[in-house]
Amino acid sequence: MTSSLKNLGAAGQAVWLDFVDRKILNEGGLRKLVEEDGLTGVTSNPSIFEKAMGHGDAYDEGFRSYLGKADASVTDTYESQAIADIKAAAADLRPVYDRLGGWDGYVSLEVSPYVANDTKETIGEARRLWDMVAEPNLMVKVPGTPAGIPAIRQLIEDGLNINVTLLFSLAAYQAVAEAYMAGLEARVKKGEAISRIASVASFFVSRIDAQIDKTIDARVREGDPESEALNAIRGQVAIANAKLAYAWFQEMLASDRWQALAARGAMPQRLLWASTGVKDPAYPVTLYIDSLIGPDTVNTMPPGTMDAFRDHGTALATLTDNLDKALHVLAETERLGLKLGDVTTGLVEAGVTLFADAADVLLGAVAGKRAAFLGRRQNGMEVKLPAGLQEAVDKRLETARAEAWSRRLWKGDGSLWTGKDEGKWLGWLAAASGQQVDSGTLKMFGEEAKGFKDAVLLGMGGSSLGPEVFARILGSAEGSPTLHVLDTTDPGQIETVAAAIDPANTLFIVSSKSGSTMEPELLRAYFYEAASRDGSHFVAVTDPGSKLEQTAKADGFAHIFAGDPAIGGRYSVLSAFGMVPAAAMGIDIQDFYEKTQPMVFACGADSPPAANPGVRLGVIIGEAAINGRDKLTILASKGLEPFGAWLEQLLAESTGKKGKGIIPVDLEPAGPPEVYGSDRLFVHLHLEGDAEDGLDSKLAQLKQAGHPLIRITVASRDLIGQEFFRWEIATAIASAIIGINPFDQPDVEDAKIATRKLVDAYEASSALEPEIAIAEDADLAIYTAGESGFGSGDPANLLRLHFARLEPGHYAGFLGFIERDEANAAAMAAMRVAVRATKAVATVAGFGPRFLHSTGQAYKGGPASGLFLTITRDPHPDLSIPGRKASFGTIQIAQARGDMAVLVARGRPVLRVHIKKDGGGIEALRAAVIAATQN
Ligand SMILES: O=P(O)(O)OC[C@H]1O[C@](O)(CO)[C@@H](O)[C@@H]1O
Repeated sequence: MTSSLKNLGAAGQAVWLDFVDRKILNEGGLRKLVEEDGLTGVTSNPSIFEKAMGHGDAYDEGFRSYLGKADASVTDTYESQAIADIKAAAADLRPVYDRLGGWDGYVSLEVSPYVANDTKETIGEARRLWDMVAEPNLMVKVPGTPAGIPAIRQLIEDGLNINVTLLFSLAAYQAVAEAYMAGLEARVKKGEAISRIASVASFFVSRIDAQIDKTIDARVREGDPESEALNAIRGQVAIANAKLAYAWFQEMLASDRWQALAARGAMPQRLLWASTGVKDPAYPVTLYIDSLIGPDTVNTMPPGTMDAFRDHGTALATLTDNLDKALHVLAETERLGLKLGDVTTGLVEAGVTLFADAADVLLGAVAGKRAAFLGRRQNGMEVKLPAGLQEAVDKRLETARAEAWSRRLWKGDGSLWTGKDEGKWLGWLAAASGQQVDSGTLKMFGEEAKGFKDAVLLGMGGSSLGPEVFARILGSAEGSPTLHVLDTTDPGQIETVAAAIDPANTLFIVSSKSGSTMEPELLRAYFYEAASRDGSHFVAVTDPGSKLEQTAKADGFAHIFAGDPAIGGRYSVLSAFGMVPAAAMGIDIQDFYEKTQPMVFACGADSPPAANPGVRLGVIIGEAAINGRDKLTILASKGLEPFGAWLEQLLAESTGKKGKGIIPVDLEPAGPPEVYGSDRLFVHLHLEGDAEDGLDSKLAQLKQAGHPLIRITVASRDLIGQEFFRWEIATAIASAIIGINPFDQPDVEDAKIATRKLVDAYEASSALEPEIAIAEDADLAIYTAGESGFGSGDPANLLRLHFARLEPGHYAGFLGFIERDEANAAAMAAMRVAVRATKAVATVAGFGPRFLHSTGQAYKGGPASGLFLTITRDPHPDLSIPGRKASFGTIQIAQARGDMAVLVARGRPVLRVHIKKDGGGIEALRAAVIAATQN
């Protein structure tokens, strides 16, 4: 007996399958349908691929072998398998295509639903898929949205086969038919063939009834006086709508315009009935097949509908029957106020959203598979959050998905933040794949650098913290110079580096984006003299047109490497600002970028928020911050410890403004759960192979006590680039949640102005403005700016009163304008532990002036919960600066005073403790602070 499905073919209707997956292809199911049921086509869409790839393990082997060769984006990973399926289906249908001379035998692949409202992108996507599949019996599926129509016209002109999807209304269908004809006519005009261009217009059926029936049922339930009339058209509107579309199709075929094209061999754009599975179980399964049978049409059926029709369908030509009835149904629809026009418009929008939702689920699942198959090539992240925070994070992730945050971030959509100029500051996205530098040039530079024993980088903040991570986490290659980083005005620290190098055998890298930052400028002047004014030992990294560029040219620097003005300093590590010093250290830049790419891909525009390691992290830290957990506490294993200083700047300077933001807590020794308040979010950075050092058991206790904990694992040091990028994305996303612009630093400038005033006064008068200590003993003198509110007293008492102001949720900051060396760092850590132990607040520490260009922004502009102790001392020995009266030591003191003045002006409690030259030094201060916190 002939299959009922085959009988449809005899009635002029092509049977297509609205489904594809690897199983049906591998097991010959599709070939069987072709042979036994006369199947002549296949359609796919994002939901179909989601069902195929998003669940189970049928594609695992494909993913594994694809990713085994090289890393790839989430989309490329998905497409590697989808294209393989489409090609396989095209091969199964090729005999049909050949037999029917191109009339049928097509497989449809849909363009990304994300571009459905963008004509240009739709055209680009369609061409890309067409080229990738490279089979003559491919149909590219393009949504018939208002933006899709011009794309369809263009693509037909280009000679692609197009399946226009998501058509619900006669008007939209007519516009599509018009676009098809116009596309063919454009080809004719150019003398190009039109006889092998195929197109179908996919008219959606069941979704219309589902929508209209819902309204009918609601009105009937409410006792609408027209209930009878409403019920009479229930389940009939979609078919009536389709029948009228077909009637118009027939008229169109008879038109002179079409006949002229037909005479040149054009194939009609067949109407394809899609969405033919019934949604209301009360209807016969084959309702939308039985009623829509007629010549020059296609019905694409889900497998269940196809089985049912094979089983008991009757292939009777019904499409042109009862046209009067169809007109009546539509007239009634209008009379009863069911607003078919609004329904169909809404269905197009909902259709795009539904496919985008399906694509999100699909790409999310592929991203998960991709990460699993990359294994240790991509840094890991585990998260344990308390229930309330977890709920907030999940909710936000869903919003971020629905609002397309991943894609909007990469597109530079400023409305993700404050709608200002944020979109202009995203050069770091491209820089992460090496697009800002020329790795060949850097390789040559790395070779040149081998001629030096040491390299000294002179920079601040974004220009120094990244290079320091390279120096301390990766270290120099054999034969390449050792990199020293100087981001200070501290004479002791400068002297330490100066003593460790021989200027004649040293490469100096002067690095400043703006090219006008004071510290690198002073350091350049100092070392230029020390290097006997030999510019050939110097290179500059700076943005084009800066003052530093001019100086570098005038002084004959060996190289000037340009930055990208679309990248802010703290996001610049994967651009020239990180890569030039890295190259000098002998790091293979090409290889470094390759090792960074897995994270760049994982954080891509096509990686939905929940599966996107950067966006997800950003959502967690952003949600934590707005829910009171704004002290992001970094606990790193030894090998990753130097990363924290870079991360501090990124987080604090990006988010800490307008009274909001995240306060990063770095290098605070880990403690037992009870010393931490409920304002913490812990981030554990773990380098595989690092000694455990008791950290793991402390972390386990924190987890046990219900503290939120994010654990990031890095398999090897050379994967550190991934963390730069992950955190840049995370910071940008957290900023969107906090509601600030992550790319400005409005409060940094004030401290600079205050410092400049003091220094200028010094240059004029050879003295800093005098100040009077409010308390003093043999070791320490205490100063304030403005009114301290304490009166005077002895230092011990003032320190006690100062710290007594700390309350839960506050943080205490130790701002040391002293040499950044081990002894001072240890003393600061001890003071932090003492304050934390007794006050249960978070503690931060920074060395000045370095922190001024980093966390200083958040201390001034961020949450008003900081209390500070500024630490200064008489510099001895001091260092003079060529061409200036003020020495480095004087400038450093001026910076401390300027910073304190601004902090005080912002209402932050600050005391400045000056360590006296002949007293007990930092140890005396340490003892005084510990004592002050005890009582
Ligand atoms: O690279 P530059 O322009 O010298 O800036 C250094 C640092 O100073 C700051 O502008 C703050 O003063 C940071 O944002 C920046 O990273």
